[in-house]
Amino acid sequence: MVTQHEPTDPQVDQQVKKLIDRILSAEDAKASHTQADDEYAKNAQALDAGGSNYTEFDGDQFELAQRHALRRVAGLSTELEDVTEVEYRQLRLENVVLAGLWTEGTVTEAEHSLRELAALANTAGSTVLDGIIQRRHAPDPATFLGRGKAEQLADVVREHGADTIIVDTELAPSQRRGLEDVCRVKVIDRTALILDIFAQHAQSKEGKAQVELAQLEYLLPRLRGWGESMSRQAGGQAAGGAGIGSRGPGETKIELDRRRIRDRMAKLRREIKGMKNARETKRARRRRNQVPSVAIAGYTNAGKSSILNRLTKAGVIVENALFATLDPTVRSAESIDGVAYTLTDTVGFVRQLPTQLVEAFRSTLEEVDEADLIVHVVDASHPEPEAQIMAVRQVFAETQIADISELMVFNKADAADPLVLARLQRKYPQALIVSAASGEGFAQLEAAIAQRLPRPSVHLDLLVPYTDGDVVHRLHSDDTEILTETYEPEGTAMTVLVYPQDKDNYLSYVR
Ligand SMILES: Nc1nc2c(ncn2[C@@H]2O[C@H](COP(=O)(O)OP(=O)(O)OP(=O)(O)O)[C@@H](O)[C@H]2O)c(=O)[nH]1
Ligand SMILES: [Mg+2]
Repeated sequence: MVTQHEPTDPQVDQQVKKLIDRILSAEDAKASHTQADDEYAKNAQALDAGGSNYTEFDGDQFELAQRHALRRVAGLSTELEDVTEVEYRQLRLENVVLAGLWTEGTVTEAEHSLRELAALANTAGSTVLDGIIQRRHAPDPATFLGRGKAEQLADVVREHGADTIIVDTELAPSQRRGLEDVCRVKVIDRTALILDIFAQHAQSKEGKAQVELAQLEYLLPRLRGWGESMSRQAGGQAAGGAGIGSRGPGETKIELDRRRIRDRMAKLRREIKGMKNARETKRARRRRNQVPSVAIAGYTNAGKSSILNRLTKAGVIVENALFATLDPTVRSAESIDGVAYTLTDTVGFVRQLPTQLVEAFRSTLEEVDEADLIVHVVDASHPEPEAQIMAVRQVFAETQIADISELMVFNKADAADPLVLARLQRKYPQALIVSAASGEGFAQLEAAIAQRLPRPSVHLDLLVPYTDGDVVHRLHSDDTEILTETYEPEGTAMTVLVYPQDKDNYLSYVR
């Protein structure tokens, strides 16, 4: 009883073929506007130029034969010499072929998903050689792609001499093994890829610890799998020997590694908790000082850091890469009417964020959580800005962030299609259109921020004796608005607006 998932409809097949052609066609990609697309096209072009030209030279044959062998994931062996190193980081993704399933939605959505995967792969430092999408109702439980398509994928991998397949989803350990068995190269899933990017980019101690924890969490249930592929490889030479005897020590080894990993995870958790407290204290200090805060949030690569830089002239890293920013950065800024506030740059959002990373992400969300205003940056030059808005809003909805006032900003107006801009403007009439590149729309953006910053709202009528000059001095700070100030025989008479939290400091001077 064989269940046939793959639709046999030749039209669908044709459509998929066309889609793949389109993804790989240089012409098409040249016309597209994102740089990631260009990158992808470049790789595809390189592929067209000679990806499958093998020479008669014998040496190549040997190399080819080697390539056909299943490569072990460097650093993923169960023999972790030192788990503190998280060798998983050293995963070298070089020449990769992408594979995705088109299970729902339109063909364009499936295509964009694969393009995003290509951009992620580029960010991780690999060269994308090819991409394959299969139309299928559900992933194959054994090999992710259907058996037939998996074999086709193996051919593609062989033709290009790719060393890695990246799959556009999170694979079950058994699926990864199944696909590796068919294709004979290492298979990475989207989760591992994103974890790798985070590991490469994390800067702060807390960020690094969180990513390491996430990697170990990902690794732990997969340890057995790696152990098995290793013994399977050893089986080539020691075929007969891989019996009862060789099994015991292997199992013990895995158990041992598991325990070491668990210990390491516990240690990391303790450390992170400590660092969290430190961050908490810092934030509490900011809160006490009553500086209004604005958080810049949005999909990865939307231009959040560029906007922060333009607003504050801070030199925050801007890169055409996904997840250039991994640690929330706080800068001080001043509104056009002189109210001091803090501006926080945050980690970009991405669809299907690996669950292991949600905790790491939470530190960013905490910063957003406490903000008085969220500037939600959207890349208007992206092919699907609405989908990105939805992905971000979904995260907002799942947290308390939903209640915070949100200022939607469409960035990259210089590069966006005017028709798309018009459509977005119609759908989001309150939103602003800006360009961090040209500065267009920034006057309006600064005005909108100033207008939405919380203001001191408690009206006080004070008489401060001349002996308490420091109080007058304090009232002249950024946190207070002074309406009138006159000098009377008993002291300075002031009518002021203060933040509610500051009121108690001045109650003894109220007349
Ligand atoms: N054409 C154009 N490009 C822009 C604009 N703003 C940003 N970019 C580019 O978009 C890319 C991403 O910018 P970043 O500011 O790093 O984006 P981000 O949202 O901070 O990205 P992550 O931190 O990676 O999530 C960079 O290549 C920028 O140069 C803009 O207004 N117009
Ligand atoms: Mg950034």
